[in-house]
Amino acid sequence: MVQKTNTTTSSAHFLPENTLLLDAVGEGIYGFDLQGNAVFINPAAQRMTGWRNDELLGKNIHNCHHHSHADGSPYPQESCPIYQTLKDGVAREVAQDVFWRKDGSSFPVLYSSTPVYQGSVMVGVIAIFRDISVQKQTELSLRQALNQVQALSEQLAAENHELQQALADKTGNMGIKGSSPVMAHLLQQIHLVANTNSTVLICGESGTGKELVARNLHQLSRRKHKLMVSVNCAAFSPSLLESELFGHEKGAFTGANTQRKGKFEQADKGTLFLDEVAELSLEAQSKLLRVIQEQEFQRLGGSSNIKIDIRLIAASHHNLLERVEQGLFRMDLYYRLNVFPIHVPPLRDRLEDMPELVESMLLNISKKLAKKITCVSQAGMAELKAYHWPGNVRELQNILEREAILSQASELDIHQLPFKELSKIKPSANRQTLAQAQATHIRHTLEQLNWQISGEHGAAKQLGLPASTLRSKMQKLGIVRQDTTSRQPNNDKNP
Ligand SMILES: Nc1ncnc2c1ncn2[C@@H]1O[C@H](COP(=O)(O)OP(=O)(O)OP(=O)(O)O)[C@@H](O)[C@H]1O
Repeated sequence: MVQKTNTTTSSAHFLPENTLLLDAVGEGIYGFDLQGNAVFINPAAQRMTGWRNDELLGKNIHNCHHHSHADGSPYPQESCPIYQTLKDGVAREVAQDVFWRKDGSSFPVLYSSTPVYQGSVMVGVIAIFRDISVQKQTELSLRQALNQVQALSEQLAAENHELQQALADKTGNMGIKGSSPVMAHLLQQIHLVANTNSTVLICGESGTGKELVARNLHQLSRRKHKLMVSVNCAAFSPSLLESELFGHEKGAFTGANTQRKGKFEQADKGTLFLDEVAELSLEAQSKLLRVIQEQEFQRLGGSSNIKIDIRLIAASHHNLLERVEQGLFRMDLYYRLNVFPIHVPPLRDRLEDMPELVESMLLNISKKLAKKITCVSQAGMAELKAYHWPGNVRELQNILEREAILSQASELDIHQLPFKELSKIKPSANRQTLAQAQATHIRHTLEQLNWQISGEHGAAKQLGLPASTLRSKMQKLGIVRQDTTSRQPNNDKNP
């Protein structure tokens, strides 16, 4: 905005005769003539910069108060907004800049440069500036506080989960029940490996207690005072999972409004539990492998390496070796995870644990429902022992709770076992589907890599298989390249 004034003084002919007002204001004021020499400096400006009037008046002062940017890089006069106003008569306001004091220190300023006119003739420029150190400091503290609040809220959320689990422990929910030989062996393995840093791979059908085993491993380890952070790999799409595991920097992708720590960072010094690890995409598997090997990673959109110290526990209800053979899981990752394998047996293989499990569960269920249910009838127990338990211990819990809700007596009868029919389905019923899935996946990978099998960019490497295994798999699954007749045979292409 252009300001016009008709007044002059002896030193600065465009300033008002009475400069008392300018002397009294809290903002610093510089007046410049058309040559860019300082013709007026008020006391506030002298206080802020430490330069005295007699040192600056009549001189070009850019090199005194405006010689460098905040980062120390040179600030040529031609790009200075005040001097640009002198040239083009356009008023400017600048919010991100610094002025330099005589003692070599600097302070953040908010300033404006305004041309001054006498009639229609421009006669100089007035620069008005304010030291905004306090504002900047407040802004910085606020931003730091916000970051802290965010980090704390993430930590609290994770700790809340841990506390809930610990509470469940106290009420007996989380203790491993069962004294059958297979369970005794399982407990022995847990005690053997818990206090090491070795990676543990827990396999077993759904609902057998894999997460419970993982919690016990953590609780019995030296890391028990730190977090055990769980990630269900099946619950996220591949791209979301990466951000979940590795975190992201602000602006890494649309919607990433703040920096966020991933599960790896949250689990630092503690335990990271990767549940349903077989569900990781091949890409995520490669990244995970790299983190396990290097014990460091980068947040999405970040460039600095973050070092971590975690104990890794992975779990899957799939036979991971079978997944490797199907080309769905990287063999090298499998060996990295399978340092100490623990197999959690299905409930039907340890039916002798049934009374102990039932007793402990009824205790919890009674508390939860505020009922007094002490045991299961003899006939009920016989029913429970005769059932196939496709859903394992989780299913037992659910059935007991449902029966307890329906029961009025202290002794529980078992009236209906759901999924009884399902239990007769042989686990091999889906084999054909798996083979198809395997074939589709291998074909897709080959097509993506132009049917190159071996070498750095070959499908075998991507699938985590030796090239010879991939070739025999392709033969077994009848995977052939459709357009081979029109091409020259290539040893490294489809045989
Ligand atoms: N031996 C056991 N003693 C007492 N409770 C058990 C036992 N095994 C499992 N449970 C209980 O059964 C439920 C299911 O266990 P958990 O979630 O650990 O199974 P999971 O194998 O991880 O299941 P999924 O593969 O579906 O994730 C939990 O409430 C757990 O506390």
